[in-house]
Amino acid sequence: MLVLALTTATAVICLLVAAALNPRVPAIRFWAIGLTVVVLGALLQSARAVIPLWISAAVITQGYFLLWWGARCHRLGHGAGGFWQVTGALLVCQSTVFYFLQDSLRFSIITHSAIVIAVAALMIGEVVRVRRSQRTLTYAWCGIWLMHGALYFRRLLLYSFDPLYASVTTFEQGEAVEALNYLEGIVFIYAFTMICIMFLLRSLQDELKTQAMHDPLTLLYNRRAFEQAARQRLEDNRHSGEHGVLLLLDLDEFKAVNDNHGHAAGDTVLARFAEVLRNAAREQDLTCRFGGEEFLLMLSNCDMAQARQLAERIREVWEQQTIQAGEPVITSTVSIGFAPVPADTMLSLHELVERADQALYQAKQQGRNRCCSWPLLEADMQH
Ligand SMILES: Nc1nc2c(ncn2[C@@H]2O[C@H](COP(=O)(O)OP(=O)(O)OP(=O)(O)O)[C@@H](O)[C@H]2O)c(=O)[nH]1
Repeated sequence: MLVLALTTATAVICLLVAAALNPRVPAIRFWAIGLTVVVLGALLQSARAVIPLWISAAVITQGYFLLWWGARCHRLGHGAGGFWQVTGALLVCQSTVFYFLQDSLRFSIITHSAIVIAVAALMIGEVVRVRRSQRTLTYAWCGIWLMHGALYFRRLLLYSFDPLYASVTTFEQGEAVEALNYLEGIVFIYAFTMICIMFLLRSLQDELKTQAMHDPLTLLYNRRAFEQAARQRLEDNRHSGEHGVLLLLDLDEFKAVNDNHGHAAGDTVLARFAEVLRNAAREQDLTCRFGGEEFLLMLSNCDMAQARQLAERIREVWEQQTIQAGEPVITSTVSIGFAPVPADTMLSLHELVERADQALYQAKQQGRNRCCSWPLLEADMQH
């Protein structure tokens, strides 16, 4: 018991400190609070002479719920909505159930065990669905929850069918034969805390990586990340034989937007354009803020006719946008130059961008708010 108490206290302190140091990671907060609530429930349970068992059972179950909510946040990568509604409903339901079951200690234990088994299944279900999870950590997580669920399943079976347990009337009678559960409790809490902290480190690492790869204003790839991804794409296209198209997009007279409406309004315009670009791109396309008010879009598996259609669509959608960033509303236009990226091209990314830039220059020369391709078409020249 003493070892279990010490392990639990250390685990709770570790998780609470980790949660306090990382307030932007909701999962660790729920895990820390959840484990604290479970421990609080266990303490209430040990004071059962004065505190009814149905209260401690409800508190422990609520703690498990918080642990599950943490796993949910971990899967989503951010906080999950509806927390207070679910908490309230659950608190009322479980308090009612345990209150009516308090006359039967055996059924309270069976119900509690069934809840823990369900939570174990939910915990596993959440983490195996994390898209960018680390395999070793996922296996470890599933392992400890399987072990925990299995122990409670054993407990559920014992109290349901074993005459020795079926006849218990006081908690002490059952407790005396639950040494295995205490032992597992020590291993479980220790391993659970370690894995939670490793998940936390992992998500911080992912956040740093995302920050290093993306432009903070538009959340598109920054130049460095784009160049890396685009070079890989050129390599892939060479093997798969897929053709692509590179678009260079530049907002027109953007300096005037800044001069007339202020730099903050200019930022809003850039962020909105990035949204338009993101909506136009497919999942396999690469979008990037190339610098200032210049953007790149690398289309995969696409010919020049399709690229022109897409470029025209982006241009038209953007032209019709009205951006509310103070008074009056802002409208803007974009010029687009695009160049083919043949599967067998021996050109470097830099040279391909150069071609798209020549087409963009042509679009600017022609009066802006238009799309031009490389090599320059007669139609573009006459516009
Ligand atoms: N608000 C804001 N402005 C930026 C940012 N980065 C670059 N700019 C501004 O973008 C403007 C680009 O101006 P220019 O290169 O002269 O181009 P332009 O006015 O768009 O003219 P054309 O490209 O010829 O149509 C400059 O005034 C920069 O200060 C940014 O992150 N936020």
